[in-house]
Amino acid sequence: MTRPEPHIDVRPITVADIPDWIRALNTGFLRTPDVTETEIADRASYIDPTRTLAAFDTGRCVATFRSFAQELTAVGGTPVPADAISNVTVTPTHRRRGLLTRMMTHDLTAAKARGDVVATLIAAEYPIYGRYGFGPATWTAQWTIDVPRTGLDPRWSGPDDGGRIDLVDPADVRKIGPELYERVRRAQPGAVDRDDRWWQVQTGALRLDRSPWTEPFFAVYRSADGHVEGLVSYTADDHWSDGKKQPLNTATVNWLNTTTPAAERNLWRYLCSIDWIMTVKCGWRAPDDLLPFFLPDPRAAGITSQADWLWVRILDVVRALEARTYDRAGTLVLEVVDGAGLAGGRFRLEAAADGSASCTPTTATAELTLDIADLATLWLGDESAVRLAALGRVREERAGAAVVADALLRTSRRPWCPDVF
Ligand SMILES: CC(=O)SCCNC(=O)CCNC(=O)[C@H](O)C(C)(C)COP(=O)(O)OP(=O)(O)OC[C@H]1O[C@@H](n2cnc3c(N)ncnc32)[C@H](O)[C@@H]1OP(=O)(O)O
Repeated sequence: MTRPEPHIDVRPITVADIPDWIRALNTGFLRTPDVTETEIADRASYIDPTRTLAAFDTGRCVATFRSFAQELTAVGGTPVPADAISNVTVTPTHRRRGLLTRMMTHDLTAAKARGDVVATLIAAEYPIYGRYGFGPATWTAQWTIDVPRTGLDPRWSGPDDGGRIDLVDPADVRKIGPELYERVRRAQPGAVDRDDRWWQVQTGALRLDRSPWTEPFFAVYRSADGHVEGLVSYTADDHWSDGKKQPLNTATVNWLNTTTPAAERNLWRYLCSIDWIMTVKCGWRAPDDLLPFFLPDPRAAGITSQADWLWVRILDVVRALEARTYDRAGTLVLEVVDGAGLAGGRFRLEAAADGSASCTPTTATAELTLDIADLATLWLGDESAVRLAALGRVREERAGAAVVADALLRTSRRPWCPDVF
């Protein structure tokens, strides 16, 4: 049960606190708590102490929390400023005393004051963040491909559409990857930006103590006119049946990012064509990924996991709803309930035929009442208001309002966040 403990100091850290903060972070994530000089130098190079929170009890760091500036792509491709939250831990001796609530309140209040449109995070466990106004806004799925079952022609030796696939080295990935991914994420609702450090870690230019570096293979797909349209990072194991009779190797995709279905099809085809590879593990994909349907027998790709992924907390309803596009014209009056008092109110959403919308505070009668967390779940277009009404999570004040909400908010493809942060 939560009890107030004013003697526990919750505050932004100073540079001198970084080693203690890392030790508490490791403890909260059940990693060995030891802290190396390399880790201190690495963390100090990118964390912003003013946005890195900690709780201290009699001088010992017992909770951690960090946020950073991020861009999240809204439906239609406009990036909105997001308060990305990560590294949330409370030491087991201090759990359920309200420390997360204190750190979250501090951070969300600052994000609202800064003008961020949303806050984002990847939730370790489902029950943690709904109480703070976060709703699951994108989902993810993992497939495992049984290569011999795919029905693909084993004689394939490369793209048959004029494009080509080449293996490239880490330095090449640092050159072509960031520009490719900028195009990917701007076309993908739910995607977030990647910084330079992300590419350095993924290509071994920056090596972390806790994740020993194994160089993956990188393959790039270029279209017939020479444009880079896709890049995949994957590893392979070395596994054979008894007596070396048959190779049973598995290729594991770290990430595969493409700007066209042709690149997507050819890179999956390539992975399924590598001699010795009998299984392809596809990594974290969109829940409606095209992957199974690139295979003559889609049943060769079995879903091995499916889960909520990016959680969103709307901090500014007007800017969030005006940032995205709409497939049809329509009007809806929403009563948005926000227990934390950060973003609630009654709003009139008016979508125009050109895809733009205006959202204005109103005193008109509400047609749909919903919590700020459920608005986040609907905002990126993934969930259905009709389904949430059936679950009792949104309330129709006018019959049929949930159907109107679906017509306005739902999208033909599901949103997807390719990254974890
Ligand atoms: C974005 C990320 O970094 S995700 C990583 C999150 N971190 C972890 O999972 C590491 C292990 N867990 C922890 O460190 C902690 O348990 C935390 C951070 C999840 C929660 O911290 P606490 O300080 O215990 O949370 P706090 O006391 O503020 O709890 C607030 C409320 O949430 C509830 N709650 C907190 N964590 C959980 C949970 N894992 N499951 C269910 N309910 C929870 C509490 O019971 C409390 O409910 P109440 O208001 O009805 O009393």
